[in-house]
Amino acid sequence: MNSQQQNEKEEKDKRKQQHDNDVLFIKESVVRKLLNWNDCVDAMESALVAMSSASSSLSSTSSSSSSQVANRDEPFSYQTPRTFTMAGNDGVLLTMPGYAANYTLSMVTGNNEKHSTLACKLVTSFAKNSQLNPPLPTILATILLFNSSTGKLKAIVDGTDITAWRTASVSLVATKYLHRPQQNSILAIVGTGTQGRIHALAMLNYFPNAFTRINLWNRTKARADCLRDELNELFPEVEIVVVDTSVECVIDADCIVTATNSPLPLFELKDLKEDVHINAIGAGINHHSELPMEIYQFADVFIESNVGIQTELKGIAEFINGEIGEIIVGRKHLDDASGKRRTVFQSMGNAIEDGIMANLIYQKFIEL
Ligand SMILES: NC(=O)C1=CN([C@@H]2O[C@H](COP(=O)(O)OP(=O)(O)OC[C@H]3O[C@@H](n4cnc5c(N)ncnc54)[C@H](O)[C@@H]3O)[C@@H](O)[C@H]2O)C=CC1
Ligand SMILES: O=C([O-])C1=[NH+]CCC1
Repeated sequence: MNSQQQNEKEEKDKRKQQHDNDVLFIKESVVRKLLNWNDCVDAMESALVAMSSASSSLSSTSSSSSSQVANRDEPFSYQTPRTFTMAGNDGVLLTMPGYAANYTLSMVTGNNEKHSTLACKLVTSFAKNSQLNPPLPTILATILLFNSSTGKLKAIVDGTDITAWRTASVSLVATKYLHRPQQNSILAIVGTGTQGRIHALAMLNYFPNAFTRINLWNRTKARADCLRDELNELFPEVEIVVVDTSVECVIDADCIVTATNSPLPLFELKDLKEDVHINAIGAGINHHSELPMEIYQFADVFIESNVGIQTELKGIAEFINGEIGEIIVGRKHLDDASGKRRTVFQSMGNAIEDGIMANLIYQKFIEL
């Protein structure tokens, strides 16, 4: 290392020391600049692995001693089911605490340095926010990031864009492992709110040669028209079609994203291609209200984590084949012999994803 490099390193270490003493606030506009699909997908793949390690299920389902946890050097995580605090008739506050250890952010850091993260996301859902003038996002979030050795708060990170990007990134990982879109595929986006929009952008950016057409459906058609115009600008080579019904949207689709608050199923099993893949994102009356039970019954169904499913995915628990992380690490495989060629990724959203995303943003921010 020459003297200039030595000086730069000392400067950087000094800045890091300063950051350790302060509580940073990383605002929305800064978070937005630091997000990109490859880094987010890499981070979410690490999150899914950390949620599915054998140690994680041990530490999240029993009162295993902390020495048991401290001796491990593979990725693992600990999270409790999230809490829901109702705020009148229209709103709810969710608290999502989680700890992830020994995971890597190799895409971002370029090395295999191991990270540990202690964080808590606070997220509200107020369904009528979109009717305000000007409108606000329905889902608003803040992530508290702590020093995982001392418990001292080190950053408050705006979590609204993180929630959108991490949910879409987890769907990208799920789609990659459960389906792997082929060329000339058709994508259906059912519900073009925040999640539908970000999923469309995610899929087109991350699988650049797969989709030649996208069908868009939204209850209020004008919102689907807006997304069509945006996508036409960004991806002129892809045909973007706004359709009148949710059934029309999915009928010829190879890959589907459902992202609505619908309390009732939006289509039936008979409306689908045999080898379709569905990313089910929305949480109407519950996380599985957008799809009818028969789809869960006749598909391979994977989730992010078993934590919290006893309450949040109660109605479909018997149809769940496993966690995506189990497929990533090779502990589970898609069962070709089952005769089921449909796959469903039932998304729920997990604290570990938010904590790892907040750390990703923090690491990038302090390197600026
Ligand atoms: N799985 C996860 O990790 C996450 C899930 N969500 C859930 O995803 C859903 C969408 O969230 P955002 O896009 O942020 O909200 P948003 O308010 O931007 O969009 C809501 C969408 O639902 C549609 N919609 C509402 N009621 C409907 C009904 N009865 N029938 C058909 N469509 C209806 C609206 O037209 C709109 O397209 C929500 O249920 C939310 O709770 C949100 C964040 C993370
Ligand atoms: O994981 C998450 O942040 C959420 N899931 C449903 C509403 C917000």
